[in-house]
Amino acid sequence: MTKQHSIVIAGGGSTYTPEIVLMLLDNLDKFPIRQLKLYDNDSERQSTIAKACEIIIKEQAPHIQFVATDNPEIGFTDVDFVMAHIRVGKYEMREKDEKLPLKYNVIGQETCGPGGIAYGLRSIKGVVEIIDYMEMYSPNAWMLNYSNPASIVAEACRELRPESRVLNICDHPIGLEDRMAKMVGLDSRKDLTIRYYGLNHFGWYTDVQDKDGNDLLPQIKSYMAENGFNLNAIGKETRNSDPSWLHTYDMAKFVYELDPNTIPNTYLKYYLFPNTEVEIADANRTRANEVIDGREKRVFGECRKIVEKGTAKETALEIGAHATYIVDLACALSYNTHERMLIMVENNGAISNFDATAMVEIPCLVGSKGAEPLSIGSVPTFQKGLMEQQVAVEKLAVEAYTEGSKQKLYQAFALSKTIPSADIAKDLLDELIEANKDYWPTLH
Ligand SMILES: NC(=O)c1ccc[n+]([C@@H]2O[C@H](COP(=O)([O-])OP(=O)(O)OC[C@H]3O[C@@H](n4cnc5c(N)ncnc54)[C@H](O)[C@@H]3O)[C@@H](O)[C@H]2O)c1
Ligand SMILES: O=P(O)(O)OC[C@H]1O[C@H](O[C@H]2[C@H](O)[C@@H](O)[C@@H](O)O[C@@H]2CO)[C@H](O)[C@@H](O)[C@@H]1O
Ligand SMILES: [Mn+2]
Repeated sequence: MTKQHSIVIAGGGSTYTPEIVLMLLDNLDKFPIRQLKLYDNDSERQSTIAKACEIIIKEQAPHIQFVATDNPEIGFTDVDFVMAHIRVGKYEMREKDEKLPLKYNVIGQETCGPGGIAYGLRSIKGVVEIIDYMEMYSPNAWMLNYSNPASIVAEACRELRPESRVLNICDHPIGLEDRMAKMVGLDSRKDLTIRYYGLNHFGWYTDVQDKDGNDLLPQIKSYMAENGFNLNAIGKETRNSDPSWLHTYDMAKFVYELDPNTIPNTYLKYYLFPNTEVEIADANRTRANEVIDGREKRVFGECRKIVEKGTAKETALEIGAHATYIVDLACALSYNTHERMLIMVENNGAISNFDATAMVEIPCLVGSKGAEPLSIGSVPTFQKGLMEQQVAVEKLAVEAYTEGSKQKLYQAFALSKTIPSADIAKDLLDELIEANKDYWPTLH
């Protein structure tokens, strides 16, 4: 009989939980489930999502045992997969990550620059705690981790839990791949085979082919040169794209100009055009506010509606690309499919002229033993230079956390390409230490 899986979603109160639940329900034929649990350390936040998910599951798959808990033993016992997307400090702290740097004319961003480092030092403890719960209560399980900032979290996993069955992943490349597919008239990322390398939110596509092996890069490049990743020119921009994301897709055109041989990840704009990003930012209303007023209101509002009506039959909640990727990954692990997927793994020679201990985001074959990286070869000087600087920042941030070293965090800030000088790094660091005092380890 086909294996019936048991899953816990850690960070059950996340805005992404309903779409992952809907996606899992949509795939029961290929990925059967017997038990689905939500775990969160904020049971009040989780309860709104959990009550709605319970109704959705009762309507679509009543055989699935549903559990929502803030008790780690209940949450992590008897599971095959931990799907984790926690946000330590929630949107309240994201707002500070984004707004405090802007006071110094430095970019304020969830995963890049000083805001990303601040978030990293909050996330490490929460993510490691979840790994430990998994290993204590379900030692054979896999943790599929979306919790950000994924680059710093991945480095912390490598450093602190090197033997653990954790795969750190990001949904951004698949969103970009869907966009590239549309540029060439294909339906989805699944119609493409890609080569890509870099760090998380810091990488480049070097090859994009269709399933017959035709080279799609020339067509994608000429589209990128005019439009970046914005799909308005072909009438395919999604209705859900907020203005800030549209600006990001537009900016990709200028990032692309720096190396017209590759297609860049959009997050590189924060490192290559920090002045433009600071100029257009509104220090009183950042992306955190857009998300609080947008996705969070929408998802929690829909969940409340489901609970009031007692049915999810007419819900506006939808499955997104974010959910498809994590479910594909669970299938690859469970059924040993060797599907080719981008995963954050220890470099270990895959990029031949780059730090063997760096956590890089590269194509891997995923099977029941985990992720087997493909060989990338050597990367050009431009990318290598940027990656070496950025990986050093990420490693210093993790060392600052493990050693409680303010000095190393100061070095991480001063080294970040997003911070123009060490005196700014010092003042900003002091503000962030104060803002994060309930979350960071004590730094000496
Ligand atoms: N890797 C990626 O590409 C990717 C894509 C999208 C979202 N994300 C990440 O997913 C996470 C969730 O995003 P969101 O916008 O839905 O956030 P959210 O604030 O809506 O949800 C996060 C949940 O995590 C819970 N949480 C915080 N600390 C916890 C802990 N120690 N243990 C258990 N639960 C804890 C919170 O209570 C909250 O309910 C974030 O880290 C976000 O950056 C990553
Ligand atoms: O500002 P947010 O919270 O909306 O998004 C931040 C996240 O952005 C990326 O995820 C995108 C994804 O790339 C896109 O395809 C679509 O699914 O929307 C997601 C955001 O909602 C990024 O990969 C994440 O790491 C960020 O957390
Ligand atoms: Mn990401």
